[in-house]
Formats: sequence, structure tokens, C-alpha cells
Amino acid sequence: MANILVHKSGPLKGRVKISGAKNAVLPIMAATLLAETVCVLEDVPPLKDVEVMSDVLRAFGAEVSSVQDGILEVNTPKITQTEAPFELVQKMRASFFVMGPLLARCGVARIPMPGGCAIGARPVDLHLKGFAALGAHVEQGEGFIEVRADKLIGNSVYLDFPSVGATENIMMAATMAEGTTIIENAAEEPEIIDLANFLNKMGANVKGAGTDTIRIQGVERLEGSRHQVIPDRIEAGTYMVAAAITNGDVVVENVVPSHLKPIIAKLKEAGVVIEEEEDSLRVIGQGKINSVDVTTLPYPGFPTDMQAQFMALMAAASDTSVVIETVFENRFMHVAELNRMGADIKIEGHSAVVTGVRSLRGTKVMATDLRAGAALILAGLISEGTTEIGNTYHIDRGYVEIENKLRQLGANISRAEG
Ligand SMILES: CC(=O)N[C@H]1[C@@H](OP(=O)(O)OP(=O)(O)OC[C@H]2O[C@@H](n3ccc(=O)[nH]c3=O)[C@H](O)[C@@H]2O)O[C@H](CO)[C@@H](O)[C@@H]1O
Ligand SMILES: C=C(OP(=O)(O)O)C(=O)O
Repeated sequence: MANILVHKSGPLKGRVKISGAKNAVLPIMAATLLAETVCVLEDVPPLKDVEVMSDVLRAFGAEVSSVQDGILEVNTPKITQTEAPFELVQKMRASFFVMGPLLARCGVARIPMPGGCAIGARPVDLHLKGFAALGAHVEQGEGFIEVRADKLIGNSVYLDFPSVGATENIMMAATMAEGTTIIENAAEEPEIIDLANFLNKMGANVKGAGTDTIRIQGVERLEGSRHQVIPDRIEAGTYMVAAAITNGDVVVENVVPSHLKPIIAKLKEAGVVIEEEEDSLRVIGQGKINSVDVTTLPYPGFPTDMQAQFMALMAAASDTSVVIETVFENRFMHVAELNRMGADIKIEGHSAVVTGVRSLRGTKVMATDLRAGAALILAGLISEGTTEIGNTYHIDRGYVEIENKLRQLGANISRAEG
């Protein structure tokens, strides 16, 4: 497995183009199973997770192209089986998104229990609560979950927590249910709106996505459709922090600035200058980073998927800040690695107290999850010497050509066999 080597780099400068959003394309790919005709997706990021989801869809009988120039085609005239292979589900939790579409189209789905991961246990009880409310019989066996229904009937579903995945899965299941489904305390993330837009183009009737109440009026059938995936707000935020932490001047292109409000707000509080254009952001470091507290929350709060990267920034800030993680119970695995690089971070329950240090030093570290890996790259950009990051497959799940994009901005980064 090739490790990523990051050497201390000067201020990053130039322009970087953001790819389509991983967290939008994965549920949208699952949703293609709802139609018997061809779906064409544009701006699909050529990521490992997209490859895995393509294999998952193929396992059910879909013909899936490879991603070329951002285009991915999926055609599923017939679902040939309704049981997901364990090897694939084990690789990627988002495979669980196929449960809603399979239930809607075939009335049955059997998926191996998606495991937890480094950031938390990540149960799926809310997804199942939604399927049950629509009339599905849910059986949890040893290591698998099976849902079955002769007919799905619209109902009200209140989510105890605005889970992104549960909102998406229930929304997809409800598209062809009889009558109206109302999801209350729904997640409001931009990726939910993107999925709803895609479903509506397929002929669904979904209203209210982006608010806490989503109404889905069931329809007879859905057709294949064409859709352009939204830009990845987390990839964008990561490059914004790269500009800020190196005291650089970077234009981050292909973004929806309104999706980045909490990230823009926190970076501005940290003293970074940000100039907003319609679909780009210029991020200009000011030499000093102010310490600012941050609490992760469901959208429109500060995204948990940016917590590790923001913590890397705070590790080099002027004073002390508190980073509170409220979405996942165990998303501080990067703290130990950042501390190995000379950071001063103490964990107290769900909070991390980050005291900025004058300098960090490169050493061997491990990416424990996708965003932890990104945080280590960011820290590596300002660390003395070389930072060697292992377990880089986590990073490749969610960042398109991260070394190339950073190198084009002037970063000194490469891959080497570890
Ligand atoms: C592929 C994808 O889109 N992944 C994103 C999605 O993950 P994902 O959809 O898994 O995240 P959720 O919003 O569902 O999870 C948030 C919290 O709810 C809990 N929970 C969730 C479902 C459930 O049935 N029961 C339950 O207790 C989880 O354990 C977690 O503590 O949203 C997260 C929160 O913004 C992001 O970090 C992930 O990058
Ligand atoms: C946690 C993440 O993704 P996933 O839900 O796919 O694990 C992420 O994108 O940071």
C-alpha cells in the first residue's frame, strides 16, 4: 500500500477544481435501482467508494459503466437478486443505501449488517424504523437484516436524530409506496436535496427536502433520468483549510458557497479572508490563525466531516480552542496522530481542547479514517521535515487525486511504497 509523503510546503497558491460530492453520488447511485431504464449521472467523482457502489449495483443485475469524464451510466432493466454480497457491504457502509430502493422495487432486500467504523458504532435502527412504519417486516438475523413487504403504505416517520442515511433510505423506499409518507426531523443536508431532485426527475413526488419535514407522495413507477451531482462541500472545505493553514491564496472553484456557510464562518472567525463569487471562493491566509471553538452539528451546523481538518488548523492557531463532536461518539482518532506530530490536544469526553503550538514536526502517522487522513495531510503541509501517512486507502475513498490537486497549488506531496 503506497504511503503519502508530505513535506513542509510554502503558502499554497493557485486554483483548484472541486469534484462531485461523494456523499451525494452514493445514495443517487443506489436510487438508480428504482428505475428499469437508463440513468446518466454527470460530475461523478472517480473515487474508490464509487467503484465499490458500482460493484454493489452490478451484484443486483445493473449494467454500470466506468466513470469517464465524470459520466456514469446505470441501467437495471431487471433486478436479478436482492441479497447484497458481504464482501462489498463490508467495504463500504453506504452500500446499505440500496435497502430502500430494493424494498420499493422488489418488496424484499437482505443486506449484511453494516459494521461500525473508526468514527463510531453507526447503528441503522432509524432506517429500519422507517421501513417498518411503511409496513415492511424487518428481521435482524445473525449478521444480516432482511426487510420484506407485499406493499408499502405511506406513513409518518419521526426520526429521533436527523440521520442523513436514514432520511435518504426512507425517502427512496417511500417513492413508490401507496399514499403519502412524511419524514419528520429529517436531515437537511444539501446531499438530501440533491437526492430528492434526482428522484423527482425520475418521476417521484418529493417535497420539502432541505427542511426538517419531507413529504413523499408515492407514484406508480420511476424512469431513468439524467442528473448532475452537486460539488463536494467537504472536499472544498478541506482545500480551504489547506489555503488557510499554509497562509496561502487559493481560489476554490466549482462550489456552492451557501453549502459552505458554517465553514466560511469559522474560517473567517479564525482570521482568514474569504472572497465569495457565484461558484468559487478565494481563500487568503493572513499570517496568523485565531483560535476559535467549534461544535459539530447536523446541517446547517458545522459538519462533522470537517472536524478533523479544522482541528489540524486549530493545532497551529494562536491560542486555545475547544472542538466539540456531537454527531459521532468516537471521531477523535486523529488526535493521537496529530499529537505525535507535536500538537497539544487533550480529549475530555466529546470535547478536544486544542492549544496551538508554534511548530509541528513530520513523522510516521496513520490515517484512521477518511477525514483523519485529510487532517494529517493538512498538518503535514506545515510540519518540519516529512510526514509519512499510512492506510491511505481511507483517503482515496473520498478525495479525487488529492496529491495532484495539492501539487498544482505548490504543495510538496507524493506517494511512495510503504
Ligand atoms: C455516505 C454519507 O453520506 N455519509 C455521511 C452521512 O453518514 P450517515 O448517513 O451514516 O450519518 P447519520 O447522519 O446517519 O449519522 C449521524 C448519527 O446518527 C446515528 N444514527 C444514524 C442512523 C441510525 O439509524 N441510528 C443512529 O443512531 C449515527 O450513529 C451517528 O451518530 O452523514 C454523516 C453525518 O453528516 C457524515 O459524517 C457522513 O459522511
Ligand atoms: C464518514 C464519512 O463517510 P462514510 O459515511 O461514507 O463513512 C465521510 O465522508 O467523512
